Amino acid sequence: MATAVHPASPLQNQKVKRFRGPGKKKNKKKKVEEGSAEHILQLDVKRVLNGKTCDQVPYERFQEIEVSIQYLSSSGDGIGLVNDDSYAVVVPFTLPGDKVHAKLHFLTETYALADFLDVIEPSKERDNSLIRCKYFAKCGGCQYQMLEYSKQLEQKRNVIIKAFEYFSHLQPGQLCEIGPTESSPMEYNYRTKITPHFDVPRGGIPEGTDLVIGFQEKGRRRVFDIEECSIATKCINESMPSIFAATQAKKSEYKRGATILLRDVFDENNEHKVETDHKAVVKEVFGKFTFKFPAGAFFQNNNSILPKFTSFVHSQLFNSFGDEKFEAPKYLVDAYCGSGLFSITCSEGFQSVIGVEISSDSVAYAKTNAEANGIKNAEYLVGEAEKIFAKIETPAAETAMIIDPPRKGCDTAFLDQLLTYSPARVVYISCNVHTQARDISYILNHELGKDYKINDVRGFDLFPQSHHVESVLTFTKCKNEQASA
Ligand SMILES: C[S@@+](CC[C@H](N)C(=O)[O-])C[C@H]1O[C@@H](n2cnc3c(N)ncnc32)[C@H](O)[C@@H]1O
Repeated sequence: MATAVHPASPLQNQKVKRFRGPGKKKNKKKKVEEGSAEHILQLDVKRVLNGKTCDQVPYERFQEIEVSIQYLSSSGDGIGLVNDDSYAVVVPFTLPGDKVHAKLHFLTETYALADFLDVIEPSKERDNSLIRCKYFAKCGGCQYQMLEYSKQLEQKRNVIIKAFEYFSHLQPGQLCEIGPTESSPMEYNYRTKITPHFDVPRGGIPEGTDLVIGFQEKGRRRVFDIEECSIATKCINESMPSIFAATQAKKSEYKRGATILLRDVFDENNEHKVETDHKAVVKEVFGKFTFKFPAGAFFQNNNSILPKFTSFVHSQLFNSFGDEKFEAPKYLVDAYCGSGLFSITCSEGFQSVIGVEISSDSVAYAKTNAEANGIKNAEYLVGEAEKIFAKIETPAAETAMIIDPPRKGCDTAFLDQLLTYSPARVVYISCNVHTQARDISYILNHELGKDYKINDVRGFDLFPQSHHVESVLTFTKCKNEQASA
């Protein structure tokens, strides 16, 4: 199916000009995907330049400069303004208040990307003693380790605020205050799935050399070796040496690079073990719930926050938000249901639950997971999310909906049908707050969506130490007089 176009998008088909420095190849133009990291960085740069421009790019590629960092981008990189505040320099692993050495490696008309070299004067927010990973600033992930955890949560709230500024065209009063970001019980060793990889040069691995197994180096196309990962679970770290050794033992068999799956799961005695076979059926347990799914399939990767996260979503479905006329919904629809995480953990209190999911494998697991968790009122169907509307028989005024799409958000076919059906309450969960903000803007600014009101928006920190944030947004169809009040 063709990707639907969102009229609300502020930067569709934006092109970026690359400057490789004088005398180099002619500038290439590249289409920037909406909501991508590059797109968000362009919006961040535009925001901090505040209308200022420069006639000429003030630096050359590979130049080393000193720069004072003033802002933090939504992807967690520091931004400093130079050339009379008319040009931005983006330096990873830095914080506002840091003065650093940086080496420029990619220049555009408005900003340069730089490698972080060293700190000249540290920000008062920087506490390097907090850094636990020995690959910090080499690995591309976990760039907030030098920032105290409560400040990481504040920064994630700022990312949500900016996402609504960039992507939603809401009138004052249409958006509520963004709530505090909910913390993860585990700040390290929480991640239940990692996927290190290796490359194989043409012609295979040379005699006497080993595979380099690990993660991609920040700003480079090469992989570096890892012996541990500070955010991965203890069990994954304990298993890593033997799993990597087994891969090295058959290195001559690899004709091309590959990714290794390490997923921390529960065995039949509910002890942790690591699964590497994508197709193996694995078990995840939290609170009173048990889920089974293929090890390579999507499942939320931070087990420690799942009880808090799923019970929050459940409570949002029934929250009156102080409205005395609010009537609790009786029916639940879970669009993009995966292997049933929300339809199962949130089923209590509903007469019936229906889930839809594009992957037939996931639907098969959602059905068995519902049964295994004693859920008798759930049914599931395979198909694109909009297919659910032809199947729903429950009255819209008594139906609540959970939406949890992939990073690209919902397409307009789905949003249009949601607007036509018009459920009483929607909880929209997203790992990309930018596409979430765009979608909610589409709904609230649509003729059929004018009676919806946003009740609550807040982040959940499923990814401590990294810039990522999961956003949960609740909106409700109000009686006319309430919506317009
Ligand atoms: C972010 S995951 C959420 C899954 C589930 N809610 C969970 O938390 O485990 C998004 C899910 O949407 C499914 N999906 C992607 N595009 C879809 C579409 N057009 N219609 C229905 N499901 C889709 C994916 O297969 C994936 O399972």
